[in-house]
Amino acid sequence: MTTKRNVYLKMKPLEEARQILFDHFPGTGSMAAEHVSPPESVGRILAEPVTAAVSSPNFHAAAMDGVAVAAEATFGASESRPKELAVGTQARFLNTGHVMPEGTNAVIMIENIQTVGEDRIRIEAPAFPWQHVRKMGEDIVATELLYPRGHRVSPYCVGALISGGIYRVPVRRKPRILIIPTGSELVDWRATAPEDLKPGQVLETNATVLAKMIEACGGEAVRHDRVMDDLDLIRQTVAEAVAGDVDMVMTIGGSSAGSEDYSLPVLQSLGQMLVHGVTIMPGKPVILGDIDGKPFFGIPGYPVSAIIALEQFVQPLIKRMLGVADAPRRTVPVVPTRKIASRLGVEEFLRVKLGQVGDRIVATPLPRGAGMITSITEADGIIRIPRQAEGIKDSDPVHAELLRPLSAIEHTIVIVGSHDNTLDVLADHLRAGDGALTLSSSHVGSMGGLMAVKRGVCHLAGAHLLDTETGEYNLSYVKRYLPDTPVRIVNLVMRAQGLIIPRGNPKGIKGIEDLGRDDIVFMNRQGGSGTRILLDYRLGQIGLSPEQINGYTSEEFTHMNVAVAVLSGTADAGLGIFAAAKALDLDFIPVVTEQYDLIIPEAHFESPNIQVLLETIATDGFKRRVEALGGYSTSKTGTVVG
Ligand SMILES: Nc1nc2c(c(=O)[nH]1)N[C@H]1C(S)=C(S)[C@@H](COP(=O)(O)OP(=O)(O)OC[C@H]3O[C@@H](n4cnc5c(N)ncnc54)[C@H](O)[C@@H]3O)O[C@H]1N2
Ligand code: MOO
Repeated sequence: MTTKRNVYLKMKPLEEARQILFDHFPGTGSMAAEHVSPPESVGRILAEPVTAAVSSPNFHAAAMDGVAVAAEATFGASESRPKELAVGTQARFLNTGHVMPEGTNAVIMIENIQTVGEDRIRIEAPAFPWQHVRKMGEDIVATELLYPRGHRVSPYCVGALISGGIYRVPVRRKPRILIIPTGSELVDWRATAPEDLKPGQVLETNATVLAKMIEACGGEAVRHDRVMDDLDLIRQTVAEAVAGDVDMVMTIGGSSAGSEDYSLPVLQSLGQMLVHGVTIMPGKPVILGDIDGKPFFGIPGYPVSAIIALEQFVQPLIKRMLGVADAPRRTVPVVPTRKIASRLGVEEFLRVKLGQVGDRIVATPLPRGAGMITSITEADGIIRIPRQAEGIKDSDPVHAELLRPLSAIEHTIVIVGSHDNTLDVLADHLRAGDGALTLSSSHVGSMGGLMAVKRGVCHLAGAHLLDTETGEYNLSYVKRYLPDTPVRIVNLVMRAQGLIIPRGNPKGIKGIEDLGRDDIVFMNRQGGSGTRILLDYRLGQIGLSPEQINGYTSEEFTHMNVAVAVLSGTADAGLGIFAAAKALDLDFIPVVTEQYDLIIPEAHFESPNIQVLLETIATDGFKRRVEALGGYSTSKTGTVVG
């Protein structure tokens, strides 16, 4: 086994790396034609122009129910001088879609005729030639071009193809791509129950995600079983794959510099390396190569890195082989909710949540870890921070590529501030409601929420800021920090805050006083969070100083993350809400009941989306689900408290 580590010798900027790939494999529209039935052709790309074999309609057809006439025979008819026509010779009854009888060229609708006895009709207006007639070839004329080469067949197109007599549709063969997930830690979800997952094992996800993305852009994906981290095994698998009937081969994982990263040595022993390392993040260690004339990709293992590498290199190459344009995503100008630093020399694909607040679209950055699939599943857009920049300022005008349609973003309510589990219940109710609204919540603590209101980058904030002098919540903070922003304060819930501790309370913690014990490690919340203020208040009351608490300086940003720290053993206790303890089956020692409110700027209060939100929290259904979480009271929910 080799332990030699790879280094990225010459990292390439994205555009250069793409150009190297496309120049090396120029096969634009290179996939041969195959013939499939019209329904099977949906989503496929036409390999040749398609011309109609027959006309549609292929006869003159009545477009209405009524009588067919020769228009000339009706001229002169009027209300004052109606005309009578003989049924069978001058007027023939027929229905919509029937063949127009010989010698007729117009249809008079049934409601516009009167019958006179058995065999005559009366009309009070003339018909003009070809009135209510669908002429032969009106829709499609035999020999006319239905669709040019390179056209993607839509479900609608099937109608035109069949009507035009095209029963065998020439489409480009789909490029076949073999996906080989590598990594001894990977396990197949189909063979592993979630509860049997052992530490160190990772559920294989990338091959399935990438296969679906390949299918979505017109390729065919074949998913290989995962291959262990073994150079010879991976080399043999790739060599066999390349010799088989696939058009491209990709490995996932093992693309970077680890001692068991074998994608590069495999490529070097079997073919030619074109690029190793691209100055993008995520996706940096991507490998592009050629084995026996077939494209080879070493896709990085982190889920978001894998997705970005696929979108930037594999999908565009597939589209080229199919002869379709790689249309860029639509972009919109956005205002970042905060400044974001990034590394000079690397183009970052920053995933963001978007929401229309007033006349601007605001962009809230999501976590940046390439290992977090939720950082892209939660995203509405991507801001590409250029290589030459060290980040973006909150005032910088930037553009975001849209991952969701703008209409969905207009139906998004942006809430910033303290985290509370009832926001998940609210999000679910809002989405299921008639307005199908999305609740986009960013957890930056209560003070962060007030600041977001002040800067006009959210529709509302969630806060539970205790005034340690009056015992009141939020009111005094709003007065002090939002003197120029009129707001309304609406209660969302009353909730229990307390110590989240391991199940069974192994260290026998009784209350806040015990946080000063030497054998107890605490997990704190970030400064500015309501929970932190509450903790500091209680510590002051009992005369315990922060220095006496192990872990006072370790911070998490949500109640759930504090609970995770306790569950994982990182901490023995953390202050948080009951719902977070219950969700992870931990124990809980109540400390205080506090008020969690929504701070809503007047400017948004009357907006339809906020009104729907307020109606939603007032429903019994919402309140019942919140109470069921435990640790909550909805006695004041929906009440305007300030
Ligand atoms: N010393 C350095 N270490 C790393 C560098 C570097 O420059 N120097 N680059 C980092 C970057 S950036 C990335 S991205 C990752 C990707 O590296 P690999 O392609 O070698 O990926 P692995 O180490 O095999 O896996 C990373 C991670 O992803 C999980 N994984 C892998 N395959 C799958 C799959 N099919 N489904 C789900 N999850 C998968 C794997 O278990 C690991 O947790 O390297 C950094 N390191
Ligand atoms: O490509 Mo890595 O994704 O920069 O984390």
